[in-house]
Amino acid sequence: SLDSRAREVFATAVRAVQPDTVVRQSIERKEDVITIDGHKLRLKNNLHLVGFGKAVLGMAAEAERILSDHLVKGVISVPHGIQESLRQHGKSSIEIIEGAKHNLPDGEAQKAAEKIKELASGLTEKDLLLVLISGGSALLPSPVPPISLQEKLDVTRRLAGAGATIQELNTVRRALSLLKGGGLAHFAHPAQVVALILSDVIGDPLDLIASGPTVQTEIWHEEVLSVLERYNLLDSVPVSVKEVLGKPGPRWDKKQLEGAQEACVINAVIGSNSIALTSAGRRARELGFRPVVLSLGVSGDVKLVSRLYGLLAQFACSQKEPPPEIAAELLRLGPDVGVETWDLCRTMKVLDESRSEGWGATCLLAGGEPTVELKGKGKGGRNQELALRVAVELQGMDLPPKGPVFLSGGTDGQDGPTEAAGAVTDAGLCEEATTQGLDINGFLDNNDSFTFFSKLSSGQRLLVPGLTCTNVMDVHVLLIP
Ligand SMILES: Nc1ncnc2c1ncn2[C@@H]1O[C@H](COP(=O)(O)OP(=O)(O)OP(=O)(O)O)[C@@H](O)[C@H]1O
Ligand SMILES: O=C(O)[C@H](O)CO
Repeated sequence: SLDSRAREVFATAVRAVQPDTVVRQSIERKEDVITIDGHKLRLKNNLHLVGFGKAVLGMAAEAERILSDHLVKGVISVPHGIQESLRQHGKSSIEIIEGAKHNLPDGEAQKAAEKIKELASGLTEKDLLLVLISGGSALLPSPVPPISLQEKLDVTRRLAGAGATIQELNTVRRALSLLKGGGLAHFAHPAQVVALILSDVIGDPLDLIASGPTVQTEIWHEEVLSVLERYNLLDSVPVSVKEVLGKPGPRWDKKQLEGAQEACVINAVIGSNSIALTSAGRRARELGFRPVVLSLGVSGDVKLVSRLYGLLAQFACSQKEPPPEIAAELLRLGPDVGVETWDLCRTMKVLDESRSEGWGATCLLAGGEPTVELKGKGKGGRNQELALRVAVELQGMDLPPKGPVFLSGGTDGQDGPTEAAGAVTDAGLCEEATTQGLDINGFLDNNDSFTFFSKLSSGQRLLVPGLTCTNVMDVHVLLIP
């Protein structure tokens, strides 16, 4: 069925960015020489390892499998409750610290950050520091004194609550941290630093993923203050934060700064949404679809994003030339949902060809991270809410009986605070819900998409891969028969 093929395409996307796979592909070892991103590095029992983020446990296990004979010591900071799975790998030189409950920095994460800083600070020019990153700002808190952890947490939580983007959030985090914005690389100087990065930010910006601990970044205090001002937080931030932001000059002392200038750092993105979608596209082709990637940067409110997919489905499924109003609305919508005009035009051209030249079925793929305006108290996530809203958009459109089918899933396997990664929907969903006495609008108003999908047909439309141990944002699949 289309449903199972959509799930298969999603599973392939997730498989392509499994932490062990991406680490294996990124490290080429010949005896005592490793090649990473084109750089040759010699191992002399001088390898140290640190890491932080959701996927780091699997990345570390694979790095240790490949390099254990040269590995001296390691410390990784990982989310609570995911350690069980590494136990099977046997003896390890890597210390694992679980922290950041609910993705918020806490004492445990701070302890991990302190140990990582200590490990990095003790390295010499003979050493090699492998840094494994998959997001993880919350797992590496190291507030600039005199800011306390609680004060830093308070600022980031209020910013996130006010709707700040990850770019804005991490711009502020960088300025208040000793390890972010290149800090970790500074402390590791004069060692050679190699960071392997699994990207969870649109566009893979090195300085923002996990707030760029290995990317030397100039901190502009005016920029940070303007973010705080934008969210009306400037007057209420703690005195310590004002003090740090009021102080011109670098966050490190002079000696550390000299090192920073010469820091020897290689940053390599080894897994991303783009890699996941490329693999998904290949699988879609095997399953009989013509793949087309719409965009890697879908963002904005799920209401607008669902409209985008509804219009694209309508455009693709028109019997004759689609009315020009559809293309016009799509182009108007583009900037609000992070999709470039060029990408929309390219995609519409492919859909046009599929219809007029009989190319057959199409698999439209996209990635990114839309947002939900939380108003209700229900249980749900942005992927499930998007999938539900797309079904509402498709309702009543003049569509072929079997399709299109839409899937939205978080590649980490967890959509918001729910057990599902997302859901699979189609135009028939609304009737199905009505027959089962479920009022879609009621669930949507209460942000209760998980409860809705759990009740609908015994949860058959939910996408439940379990925790996938990786994270490259969300994947959207629209199958057009
Ligand atoms: N009831 C709900 N309905 C819809 N969305 C929700 C609900 N509760 C939380 N969310 C959304 O879930 C997101 C947080 O969940 P999650 O932990 O999956 O995301 P994240 O940490 O931003 O992403 P990542 O998957 O990159 O770690 C937020 O975008 C929030 O708005
Ligand atoms: O931890 C973070 O900063 C986010 O996941 C982005 O990388």
